Amino acid sequence: MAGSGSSEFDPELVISHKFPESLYTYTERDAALYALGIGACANDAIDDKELKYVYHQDGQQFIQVLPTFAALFSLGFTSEMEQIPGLQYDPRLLLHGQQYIEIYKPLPSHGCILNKASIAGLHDKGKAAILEIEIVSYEKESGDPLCMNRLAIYLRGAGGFSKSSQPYSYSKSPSNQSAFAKIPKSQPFAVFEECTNASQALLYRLSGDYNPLHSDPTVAGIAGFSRPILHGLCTLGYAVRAIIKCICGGEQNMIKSISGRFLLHVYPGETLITEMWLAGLRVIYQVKVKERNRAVLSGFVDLDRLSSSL
Ligand SMILES: CCCCCCC[C@@H](O)CC(=O)SCCNC(=O)CCNC(=O)[C@H](O)C(C)(C)COP(=O)(O)OP(=O)(O)OC[C@H]1O[C@@H](n2cnc3c(N)ncnc32)[C@H](O)[C@@H]1OP(=O)(O)O
Repeated sequence: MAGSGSSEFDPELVISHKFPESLYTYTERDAALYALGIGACANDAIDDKELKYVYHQDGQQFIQVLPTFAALFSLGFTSEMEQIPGLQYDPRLLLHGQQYIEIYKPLPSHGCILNKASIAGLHDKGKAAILEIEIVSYEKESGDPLCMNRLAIYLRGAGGFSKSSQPYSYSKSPSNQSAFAKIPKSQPFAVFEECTNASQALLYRLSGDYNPLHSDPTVAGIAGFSRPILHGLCTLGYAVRAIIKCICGGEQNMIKSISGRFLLHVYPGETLITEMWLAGLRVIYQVKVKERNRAVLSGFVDLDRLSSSL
């Protein structure tokens, strides 16, 4: 069990926790490695909409950064979670539940980022606890806000801590940022199919999420899976890349916010089908695994304008 202090789950202690500010530094190499990790250029090494994420003829400082790269700024908090007083959970049973990202400014090709994090929610679901963490990231030098991440972490086996008959639920998030998106009954506006590689999680983990659930067969077995599973943020990266390709005409900076709920695990090597519906400036999307015909991720992406190519 992870958690410090007493061995009792204490929700009030959890939500009053204050994280220290932290720095996250990245280079063009990290941005390019991340792009490869979420499948950019995997099928076409000279893809005219994606080569810019990994190479620029005038030098690496000119490469473009995918908006979902912003999610990596939150990864350092995995180890911080183990220090939260009053939080009791088994790290091997942790799953990524949801991710919400707001982008305030295009991400630079390299940077030093100052992260300010807080507990944004805590819910007792009986069989599980859901912990929400919000991280606002600033460019250290200018002080400009760059992005915000809010993640929901699903802690299997950690629920049942409520002291009253009402299940404990605390949230400071506005409800319009919920990852829930009603999937339209109509035909999708666009569909994009892509195969992940059998070694996808082994490549993606080099972007900083070294959770052994994605690489170690024994750990994956303890967590209830037949083999290591793909990182949720890798699947999200595939989905948003599909939206940039099919709806944004390859222009990644049209994306203002991204929301996603992980519905089911993905095994590396499976084929992802991203279905997209346009509703004004909102793209509602759903990702299915072709081999099992199961929805694994759904959510929405808000754009600041529509592409002239539509
Ligand atoms: C600090 C930095 C941390 C970094 C974190 C990232 C670390 C990574 O290394 C870890 C990963 O990437 S794990 C891989 C990605 N995630 C997954 O594969 C999970 C997929 N989802 C599932 O398996 C199930 O939905 C499952 C198991 C999540 C839920 O299924 P069920 O148990 O069947 O739940 P259900 O009975 O349907 O619902 C119970 C209550 O929980 C809410 N809920 C369900 N799914 C949720 C989800 N994905 N996110 C948030 N909340 C969720 C339901 O709404 C329900 O609540 P209520 O009863 O109030 O409606």
